[in-house]
Amino acid sequence: MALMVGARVLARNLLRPWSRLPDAVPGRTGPAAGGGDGVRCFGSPRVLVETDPAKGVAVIKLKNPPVNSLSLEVLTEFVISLEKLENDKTFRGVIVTSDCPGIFSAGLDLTEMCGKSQAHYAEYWRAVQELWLRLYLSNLVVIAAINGVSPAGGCLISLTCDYRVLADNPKYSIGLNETLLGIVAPSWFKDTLVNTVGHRTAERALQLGLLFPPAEALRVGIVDQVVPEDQVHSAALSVMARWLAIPDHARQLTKNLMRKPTADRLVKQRDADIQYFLQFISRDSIQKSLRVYLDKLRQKKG
Ligand SMILES: CC/C=C\C/C=C\CCCC/C=C/C(=O)SCCNC(=O)CCNC(=O)[C@H](O)C(C)(C)COP(=O)(O)OP(=O)(O)OC[C@H]1O[C@@H](n2cnc3c(N)ncnc32)[C@H](O)[C@@H]1OP(=O)(O)O
Repeated sequence: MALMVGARVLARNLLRPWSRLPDAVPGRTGPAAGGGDGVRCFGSPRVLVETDPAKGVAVIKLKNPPVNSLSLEVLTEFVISLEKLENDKTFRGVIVTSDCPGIFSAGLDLTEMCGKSQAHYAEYWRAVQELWLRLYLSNLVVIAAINGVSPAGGCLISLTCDYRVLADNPKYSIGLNETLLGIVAPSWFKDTLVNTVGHRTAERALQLGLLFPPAEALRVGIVDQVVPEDQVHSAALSVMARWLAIPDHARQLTKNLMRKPTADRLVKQRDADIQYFLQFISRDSIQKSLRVYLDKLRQKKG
């Protein structure tokens, strides 16, 4: 039942005409992400989309302060924005970045996984799955311009992209640090990392919950390029131009060849994966770990 409610909510959101989204900011024009006139903006307050139709490129900026945590709303709005871009043949590429200074994304929203109902957990996890599937199999060239720290789910978002550019700032570490929270990165998080850095590096990184600073991130291959902070966006645009020089059909079929087997593993057992998540996240010991971790984050200030 819970799963059906979750699916219905997501389906309703996905099918809702864009212009009727409660938070939509349609047709606003703004300064060009890549320079030049004709840039149009749409999206929602938490997921801004700047489009440059002449270049065929869009920029998705996550804006969920203070830390760009991936709440249910962010996940849903992100999927809707992606779908809109995928369905508009004007666009061939998208850059994913952050509008929160110093933070790409703090990952999954811990408050969505702590002290909530089973129905809520199921709805949330289906939304996490949906975003991963959409990003991982996107026909668009997807480039991450990582302009801040990027733990766990934040790292996962960038791992689904075709290429990762990271700003060279020692504070901007990246990795799947779930074990440090006393939780476990699910198998498809693990697969995404293995497909990027190889088995041994992934195993070590996952067990130790490693967060790599830029130079090390580049060395292990969890990012493809490290550039000075003020050049992240221009570097992402240059990389985009190179990837867009390849004929779409050939690149897309090749991407599909590389990624579909991994995605299919989740698609075939989506409901079982949700049930597994429900069992895991509802355990007293896991809820306790999450509460302790959240309390530590909150007390940091005091
Ligand atoms: C099939 C499945 C089977 C098994 C697996 C089952 C289960 C689970 C797997 C789930 C996978 C999980 C993935 C995740 O992404 S978990 C999230 C991991 N994220 C982190 O560890 C990052 C935590 N945050 C930080 O380290 C810092 O906040 C950060 C990002 C470095 C920024 O630091 P700073 O600028 O100093 O900001 P603060 O720490 O003061 O934070 C401000 C404010 O935000 C709150 N907050 C931070 N991170 C999160 C978060 N991820 N979710 C929710 N809220 C967050 C923090 O508590 C502060 O709140 P306050 O109320 O005090 O303002």
